[in-house]
Formats: sequence, structure tokens, C-alpha cells
Amino acid sequence: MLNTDSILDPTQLLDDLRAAYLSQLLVAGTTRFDVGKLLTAGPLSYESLREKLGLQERSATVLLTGLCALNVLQVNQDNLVELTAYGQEKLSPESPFNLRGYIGLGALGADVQMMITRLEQDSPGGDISFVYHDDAGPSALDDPEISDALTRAMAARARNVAPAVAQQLDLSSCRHLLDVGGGHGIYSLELLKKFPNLKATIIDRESPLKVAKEYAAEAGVSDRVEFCFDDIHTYQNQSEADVVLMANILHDYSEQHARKLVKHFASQLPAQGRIVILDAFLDSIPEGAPPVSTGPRPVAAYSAMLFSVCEGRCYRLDEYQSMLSDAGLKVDENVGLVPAHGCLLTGFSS
Ligand SMILES: C[S@@+](CC[C@H](N)C(=O)[O-])C[C@H]1O[C@@H](n2cnc3c(N)ncnc32)[C@H](O)[C@@H]1O
Repeated sequence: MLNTDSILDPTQLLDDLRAAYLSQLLVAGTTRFDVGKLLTAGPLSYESLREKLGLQERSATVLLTGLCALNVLQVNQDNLVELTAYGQEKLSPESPFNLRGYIGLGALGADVQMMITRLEQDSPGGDISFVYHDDAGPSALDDPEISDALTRAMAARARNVAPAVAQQLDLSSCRHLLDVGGGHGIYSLELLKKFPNLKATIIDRESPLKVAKEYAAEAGVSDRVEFCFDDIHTYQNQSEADVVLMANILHDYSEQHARKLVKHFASQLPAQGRIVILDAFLDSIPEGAPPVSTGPRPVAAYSAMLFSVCEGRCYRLDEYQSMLSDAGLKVDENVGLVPAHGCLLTGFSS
């Protein structure tokens, strides 16, 4: 068994990996979408800026959140989007100290061009998208080779994070854990190790479950795990699970589908059940403000990365809170923090 007592924090390395996506947003926002020029004359409402940019909601949110996290844009007290003093000096064509040409050199790179196309199309384009809808075409999640690589990659991150998750979550009163899109199952396995009376069901596609079976056998807990090949959008809870874990899954889907997923699982909870969301949260925005968060910067970068490979993005804390409360759950005020910007938020059924 792995010794997890002295794992070094993976956060910085993951931040460094994802930072490239924020650079891509900076170049895209300075060249093709040119917010420096659009906002030089003064602030604009989010909707009119979005219209001028020609972007769908998700693309605009990801781009503008990235630029706010980079401190070149901000939302002012009147809820208008404007250049910061820094943004004015470095991105406005009228500023003698602008870096537009220099930043614009980045647009020669293929990665930036791909990001621009994705922003324009609000989709991962012709690339692989890591989602599954039973009424859509074939999914990369059902391609054995791609899915196996994705699952083992997710497992690598989970090995670094799961011990902290098990430390933070008190599931001593729970009987059965449902790990939604649990993939490799490492979060379940770590929780099973900590709570000997707990059982788990991991729902995923066929290939990830093969990996989960392998890891469960290695951990010696196969007899307490059910591996369920299904579609999470339509899954019916037959195990009477009283705790549902949604780890790094909602961010793969559009806000509409993420909300539906939370409602779908909340509606199947027994009394005193709970849903636990584990994900990287963007900071909340004030009520009535445009949907543009200020960061944290590494999560804004991660959001741009997710935007490039699936249908979702990182959601804000207030968005996750409203997903849980709109599903009829009472939201815990405490948010647990784990490495790699992981946040744990729980909603309880009554
Ligand atoms: C980003 S991975 C997260 C895996 C794991 N929960 C973690 O935190 O490392 C998303 C997982 O959800 C699964 N998944 C996505 N959509 C699904 C669907 N519609 N039905 C079943 N599994 C799905 C994927 O196969 C993948 O294993």
C-alpha cells in the first residue's frame, strides 16, 4: 500500500502547467478580441461587450474572467466592465507604453490560434471532448485507449489529493457512497480505507471502470465496491446511497447540464443524505454583477484549460451553492480546502 503521509503539495506544478492557457487568453483578448481597443473609450456593460466580442456566454465568461484574473480588466461599482489602470496602460492602442505588439507575437503560435477558434465557436471544435450524452455521437470516454489514458491521468492527480479529501470529509454516519463519474475510483478507495463501514458504487463508462477494478483490487477493498457501467445523466440509484460524491465532473459539462446533474442526484437522496462537490471554485461575484469572477488566477487558467477540452469550465462558489440550493439541498457554509485548489462543498437533504 502507498504511504500517503508525506506527499508533497502538487499545486504549484499544476498551476505552472495550466498557466499557458491564461497566456493564450491574454493573446486572444489582445489580438482577435482586442478588449484594449473596445474599452479604451470607457466601460461597457457585460452584455454589450459580449455582443461586440461576438462571443457566446461560456466563451465570454472564460475570456473575461481570465483577463480580470490577469488584472487588466475589472468590473466596476456600476457593474460595467472596464480596463484597469494597468490594462489601460498596457493594452490600449492610445497608451505610449502599450504592449499590444509584443503580446500579439503570441498569436503566431498554433495553440493561441486554436484557443481563438474555440472561443469563437464556444466548443472544443474538432478535438476530443471528454463528455458523454446518449443522444450524441460516439464519445472519447468510450474509446478504450483514450479513456484509459484519461483515467490514469486523473488517477495521478487524485493520488495527490484524495488523502486530504478523506481527512476533511466526515462520512462516519454514512453507509453508501455514490461516486459519480468516479473513473479510477481513488477518492472512493481512500474514503473506504478511512470509514470501514462504508460501501461504494462507482458510476462511469466501461474503460474507466476497468482501471477502478484494478485499483480496488490493489487496495484490497473490491468486496466493498460496486462498479456500475452507466450514464450519469440517467442513472437511477438502486443502492440507497446516502452520500453522492461529484468530484471534478460538473466542470466537464455546460452550466445547464451541471445543474441538471445535481438535481438528478439530489432527487434520489434519502432523508439526511448529502451531495459533496469536489472541484476548483472560482471566487463568487456580488449579487446582480456580471458573470465575471476575479480569480483566483490559477483557477481562471484551469477554467481556460477545461474550456478547451470539454463543454464546461470552472464554476464559481456562488454557482455551486445555487446548484445545490436549487436542487432543494441545504448548503453547508463551510468549504473544505484540499491541494490543487480543490474545494469541498456539501449540500444536505432534509
Ligand atoms: C474529469 S474525470 C473525473 C474523474 C474523478 N471523479 C476525479 O475526480 O479524478 C470525469 C469522469 O466522469 C466520467 N463521465 C463523464 N461523463 C459521464 C457520463 N455521462 N456517464 C458516465 N461517466 C461519465 C468520465 O468517464 C471520467 O471518468
